[in-house]
Amino acid sequence: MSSNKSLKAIQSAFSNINHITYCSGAVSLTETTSKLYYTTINGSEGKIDFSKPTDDQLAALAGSCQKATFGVEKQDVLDETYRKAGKLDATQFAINFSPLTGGILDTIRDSLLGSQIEGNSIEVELYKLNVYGPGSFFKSHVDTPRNENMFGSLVVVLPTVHEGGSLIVRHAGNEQVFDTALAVRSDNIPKAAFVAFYSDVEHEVTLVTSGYRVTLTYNLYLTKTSSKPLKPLSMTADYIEKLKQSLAALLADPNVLPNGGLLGFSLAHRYPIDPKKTELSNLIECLKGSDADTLSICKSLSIDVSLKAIYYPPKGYRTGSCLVDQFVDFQDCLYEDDIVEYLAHAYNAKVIHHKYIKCTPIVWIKKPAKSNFFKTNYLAHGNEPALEFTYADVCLVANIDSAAKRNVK
Ligand SMILES: O=C(O)CCC(=O)C(=O)O
Ligand SMILES: [Fe+2]
Repeated sequence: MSSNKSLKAIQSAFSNINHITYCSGAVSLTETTSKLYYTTINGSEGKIDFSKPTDDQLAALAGSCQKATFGVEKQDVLDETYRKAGKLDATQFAINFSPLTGGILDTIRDSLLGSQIEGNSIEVELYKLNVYGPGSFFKSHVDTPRNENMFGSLVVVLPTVHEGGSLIVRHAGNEQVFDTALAVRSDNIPKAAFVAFYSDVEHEVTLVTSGYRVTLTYNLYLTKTSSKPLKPLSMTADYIEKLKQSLAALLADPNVLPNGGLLGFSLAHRYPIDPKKTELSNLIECLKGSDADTLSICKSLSIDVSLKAIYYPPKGYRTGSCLVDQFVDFQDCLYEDDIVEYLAHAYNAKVIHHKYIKCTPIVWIKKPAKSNFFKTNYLAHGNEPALEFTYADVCLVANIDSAAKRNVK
């Protein structure tokens, strides 16, 4: 390709980048997050439950609002031909809803921040509550940045029955219309809709033709985390490097797990585990401190690592232990006596200790310390049915290839 052609190609590639400038979604409200408390016009306390707001309650909220202004060159201007809406400042209301609800902040981080988040964190500032009654609107504008760290705005539309009031966002010739009235419509669980966009995105609220549209607005800031970047969590970078090197050296030794096997790391922290509800695969996202560091050290060496439940049979039964990818509900355990045998068959458990079953070799880098020990009951089928307990712990387990596959001799 000539250099001219390759320049054209790269220019075209750059002009075709699909810039993401906003993200949106809906989240369910709960009994806790749906209640708003506010100061009424006469100074008393008002309350609305957004799981079932009545027209009278919404009219009272609208009646307690001041007229919303907007910024023109550092001045707050009231002009109802440009913006017609009511507002409450953040000091005049309280709501348990937060952008952490339903992972809104995670969506913003993933969609709008990407690599900038390294060493930074998102700060969210509740800014205003706005009520758009019939005849209200907000013409096209960009939000006034509060400081240089502000990267965007978040609008949350609370569930009320209304028509109109769509939010239109425009950027670089692209336009997207969010029918937020439709997004909050729900027959059962009340839903709030959200739209977050970069500060340079022009947006407007179309005319509300009936009902009350109630929104919370937030300013989004990117702030340098004062201490070290989020990772590593518990150790110095030098120490992490040392661990990495020693782990690599271990695996470079052909005598270590020559035919492949497992490396085990018991957890340093406790985690809230309900074996009936907790998904082991989700728990990996919540690892704290050195547990998270251990995970990232393994990953950086391309070691396949995951959390496993390690099950031990009850005392007095055959000894043994095995590793399972999930927490087990022993409802249909039909095996007599031997939990390990049952788990190997029914859950494809890796047996690591047993008198009769072939075991997968495991090298414990940190021995099981019962840091997340719990017990689960099951109905044992012995001579007489009896309620027994099996014991379990959680640990990080890495799959290690054979020495030949690791290319070490
Ligand atoms: O309510 C909305 O959807 C957007 C409101 C808005 O743009 C603002 O308050 O600056
Ligand atoms: Fe705005």
